[in-house]
Amino acid sequence: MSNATLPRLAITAGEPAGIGPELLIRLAATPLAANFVAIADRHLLQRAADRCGLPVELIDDDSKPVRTRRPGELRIHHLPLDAQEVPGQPDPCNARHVLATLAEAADGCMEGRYAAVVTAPLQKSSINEAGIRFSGHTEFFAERAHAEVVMMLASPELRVALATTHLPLSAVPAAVTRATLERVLRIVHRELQAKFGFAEPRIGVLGLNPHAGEGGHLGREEIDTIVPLLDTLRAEGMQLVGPLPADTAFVPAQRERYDAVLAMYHDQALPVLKSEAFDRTVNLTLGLPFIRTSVDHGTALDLAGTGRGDPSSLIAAARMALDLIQRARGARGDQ
Ligand SMILES: NC(=O)C1=CN([C@@H]2O[C@H](COP(=O)(O)OP(=O)(O)OC[C@H]3O[C@@H](n4cnc5c(N)ncnc54)[C@H](O)[C@@H]3O)[C@@H](O)[C@H]2O)C=CC1
Ligand SMILES: NCC(=O)COP(=O)(O)O
Repeated sequence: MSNATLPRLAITAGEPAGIGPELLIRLAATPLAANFVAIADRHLLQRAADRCGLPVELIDDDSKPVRTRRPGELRIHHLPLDAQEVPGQPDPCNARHVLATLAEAADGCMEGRYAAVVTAPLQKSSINEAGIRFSGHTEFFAERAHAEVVMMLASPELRVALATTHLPLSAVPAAVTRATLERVLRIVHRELQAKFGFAEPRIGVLGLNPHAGEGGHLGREEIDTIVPLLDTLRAEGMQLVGPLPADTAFVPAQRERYDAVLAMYHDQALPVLKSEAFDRTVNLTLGLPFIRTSVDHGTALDLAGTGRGDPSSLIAAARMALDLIQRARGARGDQ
């Protein structure tokens, strides 16, 4: 048996009334070699375990190194709910609790108390209904860490980064600026090297408009913004393919040309990933000073409380966090 300490993964439970707490219990039931530290309300997790019919051993986290973990064993950094959850019915009274779990996870990663954070889904609308402007974990962690970040969703077969994330479709064209695209492409390029091991990453860049603008007849963003930027970055040595028409960018022959795709907006590429690999896709944040992975789905309020939510994406997110920790340790020359 190895004498090494298990990596401490902070796991946030997300929306208390969603499927997150139940998925967290299912994650803890796996034999994955990690010290899972749930940042959540202890009683919420016990109720979730009861609903799933899974035995769980909740242990107060004392920050001590852990060398083995039995399936079902879960350490807890207890943060109390403000209102007891009703599955399927998010309560804005718990918005501050949810944000406190994210803050503890981010601060703990930056202070070296956790090796990474894995997040279960939260209900963005409920936080906004509490009067707190909130668009997602990605933006919250970026602000907390004072970092410029990019959202990427990755399955074993496809990686997709997003130039814009949580904004209305009507606001997308104005947000697709040269400065934004350059910042995003530089982060994606750097992180494909650091996190995925591509020495010279090839990035496929989607157009914004149908047929990538059809030579200017279906929109000018490609001609005015995207092509000149790609030319500049290619001159620096970046391998960039595109702008590609989004409707055919994901066919097998095109996929062979790139290691990741940059999509211009959320729904341009995520349906491709979710329809072919819903259970294997992980959301990760590029550019943070710590490792953050997450599920590819939302709170599934229709399933909350039934114990029937599929934990595959959360388990894949934990596995990816462990792989990224391993890679980072290797790069630093740690044992
Ligand atoms: N990482 C996060 O915190 C994310 C949060 N959300 C938030 O979740 C909330 C609900 O979003 P929706 O668009 O309704 O998407 P959703 O992913 O919650 O649900 C869409 C459909 O997929 C099903 N589904 C989702 N996850 C599942 C799982 N693990 N197992 C089985 N079925 C599953 C649901 O039952 C539902 O029928 C919103 O507030 C959204 O902002 C959405 C995506 C990611
Ligand atoms: N569709 C991805 C999503 O909504 C998750 O966003 P985030 O909360 O991880 O920023």
